[in-house]
Amino acid sequence: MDVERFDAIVIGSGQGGNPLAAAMAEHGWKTVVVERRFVGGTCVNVGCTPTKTMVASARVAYLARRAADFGVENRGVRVDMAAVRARKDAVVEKWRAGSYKRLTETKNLSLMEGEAAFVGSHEIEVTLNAGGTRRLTAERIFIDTGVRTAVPAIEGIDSVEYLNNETVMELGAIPEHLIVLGGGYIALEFAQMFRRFGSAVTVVQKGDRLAEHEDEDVSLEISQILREDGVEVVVSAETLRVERTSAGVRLTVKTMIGEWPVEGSHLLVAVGRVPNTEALGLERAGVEVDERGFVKVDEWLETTVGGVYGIGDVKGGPEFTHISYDDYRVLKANLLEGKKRSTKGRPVPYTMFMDPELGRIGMTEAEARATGKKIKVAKMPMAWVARAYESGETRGFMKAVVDAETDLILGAACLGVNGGEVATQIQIAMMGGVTASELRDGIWSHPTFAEALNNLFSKYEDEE
Ligand SMILES: Cc1cc2nc3c(=O)[nH]c(=O)nc-3n(C[C@H](O)[C@H](O)[C@H](O)COP(=O)(O)OP(=O)(O)OC[C@H]3O[C@@H](n4cnc5c(N)ncnc54)[C@H](O)[C@@H]3O)c2cc1C
Ligand SMILES: NC(=O)c1ccc[n+]([C@@H]2O[C@H](COP(=O)([O-])OP(=O)(O)OC[C@H]3O[C@@H](n4cnc5c(N)ncnc54)[C@H](O)[C@@H]3O)[C@@H](O)[C@H]2O)c1
Repeated sequence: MDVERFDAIVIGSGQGGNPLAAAMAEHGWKTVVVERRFVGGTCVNVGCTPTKTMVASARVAYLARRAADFGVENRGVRVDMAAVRARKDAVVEKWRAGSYKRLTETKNLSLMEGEAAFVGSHEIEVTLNAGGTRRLTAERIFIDTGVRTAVPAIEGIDSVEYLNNETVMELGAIPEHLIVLGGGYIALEFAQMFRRFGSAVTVVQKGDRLAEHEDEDVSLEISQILREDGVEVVVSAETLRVERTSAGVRLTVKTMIGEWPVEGSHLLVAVGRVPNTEALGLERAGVEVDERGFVKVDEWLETTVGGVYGIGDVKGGPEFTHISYDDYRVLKANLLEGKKRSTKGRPVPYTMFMDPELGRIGMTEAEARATGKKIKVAKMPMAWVARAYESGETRGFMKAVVDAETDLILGAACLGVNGGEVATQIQIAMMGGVTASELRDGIWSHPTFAEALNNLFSKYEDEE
């Protein structure tokens, strides 16, 4: 079979791979992106873009139901799931078309639609979606194949038609009672969204609290908010069995009080993600994976094979679009600009888009305490934020951890309306070495949510 030669091959049209491919092509390298499904990858097609579009619909339903709180008359709210989906599809299509245009219209760049597998360290075979195969070789190959829903080994799980992050967004009607297995980002964003669309929702979380990587006070506030919204939250729940019933699905869960059934019409599985590495034939290339199948890379993103790199979620670690995008910047700097940029020590901000959202940067209080540093903790309820009060949205709190010796901010959690934006402002202060006292004394326009930073840093938890 003829082997076609490229300067660079990108496998998977993910969040880092697409801009990297374009940059390499613009640099004059003959580059190909191989994608087996949708260009734009998870984020654009079945992740960030569609979920945040649907979260926006859910928030409108929530506010519409609260119309009277604002002195506005509203004679009933009905969610039209078909219209919600159509809106979501239109937004996704717009982003996907943008990715497609860039991949197909950039000079030196081509898109090959099919599934790639290694046949040697620098050679791959593509099984084309349209039929047939092609062999490609390049000095540099980038693996950007992402992750997918992990299915837990629970008795009977395959006997029901469980939903995942993709299929739950394609439902034709609002589920009567959605059971959500898991207590992380995907579980919580969808749980609240479907509750607002009108479903009864039960979250069944194995860990002893929701969002278990956060500080305990953050987890408890999240549970409180979801419960207020009418979501049933069950924690420390081991699911022993899943069965099909005439009404849908039954889980047998074991908690402190014993074994009991949780019944619903639909089941969403959101218990973490597994890497898309099986189809890649990595063993034929000599690319090593860890015990969970994630591609092993060094701090410059190179795998165990020289010239073969891992980008984004497939290499494990924080699974966020902005991290995959930063992987692109690291590779661009090192391969095209003669620099030596590492992934070590980079900040990992993130926002969980339940409502109100949780914006996070840097260390949690627990992580900061574990360093042994002398720290101060600033915490303030959203009810003290003038703008939040005026907007009638006072749920949540802001919290920051400060180095008691240097006054530098080590981390923050902003669980409140616009929490992601306020956490980003704190991140910018951290990047610039701006101290907590400088934020306290800064002049911020009134009444913005960010103005709360004056008050947040005015008083610490252990101060009189
Ligand atoms: C429901 C949901 C909501 C999310 N929300 C957010 C959010 O709000 N903010 C955020 O930062 N992150 C969010 N994420 C995470 C974010 O989507 C991912 O971190 C991001 O998409 C990772 O990009 P990536 O570069 O790893 O590749 P991906 O975007 O995962 O793309 C990988 C691509 O590789 C293709 N592929 C796989 N194997 C092969 C093969 N053998 N041959 C050819 N092609 C292949 C796949 O079809 C896919 O298109 C969310 C994820 C989910 C599931
Ligand atoms: N807003 C965002 O940035 C965003 C949104 C969605 C997803 N993501 C990314 O996608 C990743 C995956 O999200 P996720 O929610 O699937 O995973 P996750 O790792 O965030 O959470 C998984 C949860 O499932 C629980 N769990 C594990 N096994 C279980 C079982 N058998 N029964 C019940 N619960 C169980 C865990 O205790 C944990 O709370 C996230 O880590 C994040 O990086 C980001």
